[in-house]
Amino acid sequence: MTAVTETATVIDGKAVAESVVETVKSAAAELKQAAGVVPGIAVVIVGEDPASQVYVASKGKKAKECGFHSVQHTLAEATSEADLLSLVEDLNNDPQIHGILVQLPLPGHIDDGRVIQAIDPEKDVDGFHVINAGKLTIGDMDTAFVPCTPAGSMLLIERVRGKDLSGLNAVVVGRSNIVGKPMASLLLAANATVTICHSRTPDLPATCRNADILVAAVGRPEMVRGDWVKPGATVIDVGINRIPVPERGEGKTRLVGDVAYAECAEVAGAITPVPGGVGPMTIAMLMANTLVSACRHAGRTPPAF
Ligand SMILES: NC(=O)C1=CN([C@@H]2O[C@H](COP(=O)(O)OP(=O)(O)OC[C@H]3O[C@@H](n4cnc5c(N)ncnc54)[C@H](OP(=O)(O)O)[C@@H]3O)[C@@H](O)[C@H]2O)C=CC1
Ligand SMILES: Nc1nc(=O)c2c([nH]1)NC[C@@H]1CN(c3ccc(C(=O)N[C@@H](CCC(=O)O)C(=O)O)cc3)C=[N+]21
Repeated sequence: MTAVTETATVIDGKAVAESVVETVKSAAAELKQAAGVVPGIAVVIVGEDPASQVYVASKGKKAKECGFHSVQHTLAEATSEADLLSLVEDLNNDPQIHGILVQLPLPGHIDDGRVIQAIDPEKDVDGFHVINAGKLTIGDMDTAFVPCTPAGSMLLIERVRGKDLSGLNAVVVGRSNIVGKPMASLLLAANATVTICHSRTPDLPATCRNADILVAAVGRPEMVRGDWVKPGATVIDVGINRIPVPERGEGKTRLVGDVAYAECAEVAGAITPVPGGVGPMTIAMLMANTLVSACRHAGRTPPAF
């Protein structure tokens, strides 16, 4: 008898992200032609964290590809909170800017929360402002900005499971305001039965084994093991962890998710890889949110994603 190893469908986040970007590009061109409006995005980065610089650069590149007006503000690590708040205020008042993103984490002497709440909610394309978090929670998606990573993860889930998740158990590991909580709200809005896990959850493996849809957003390399996964489950790996690979040489690193990919792919029905899964979707949804913002400011109906 031969052992049969089932292997999950690999969800190609890069390809789905490209199709989102194509929609953004053509809608941006149309908006410019019909209303003379060019979507504008401002990305603010404080300090010199190399990983943050890579993300910020790829956001700028993608924005240009979409035909957006794109500006980057790079501030010194020692910038005061007051100076950052005053830049945010300027961007709030700049009619050419429809989306503002302040790259997180900020240096320790700056209060992340205060800066995020200073962004005009109508330009908060990250969806982190309490107004947008509140709108998502009460289900007012038409005027909210939904955080990019959960929004992108939902589009990937939709490709596998469709828009209506009635009858399915979804488990989200992680309860952050930027990923875990909004992810749970979106799954709930799509009629899944949702469980949110965190560092105090007593039996994480057993809870995960109930999941038809399992979302890992923990920040712990390869924490979710193969025997935590229900056969046939859809596994969405949000984690981005750079781990050292000493055998490849000093200082060499590799990107891994929060899911032990090879093991889980043998059990899951569908799984996102890292890289090439949720990461590219995050950037694509940032473009989508910026376009939506520009459409709203111009009084026009944005496309659906
Ligand atoms: N692909 C993308 O575009 C993005 C990827 N990320 C990545 O996603 C991951 C999560 O990010 P983020 O939400 O910001 O992280 P946070 O550190 O803010 O939150 C992590 C969550 O995981 C929980 N947690 C930590 N350890 C355990 C454990 N041992 N068992 C169960 N739960 C645990 C924490 O629980 P508690 O609340 O109890 O402390 C917390 O709720 C990171 O790897 C990050 O790099 C983030 C944003 C975008
Ligand atoms: N205000 C704010 N908004 C954010 O959305 C935000 C943030 N701050 N701080 C940091 C996290 C992280 N994040 C990622 C975006 C893209 C990839 C991405 O494109 N990843 C590629 C690989 C990139 C690589 O090779 O390093 C992939 O997974 O295929 C990853 C992570 C956005 N974040």
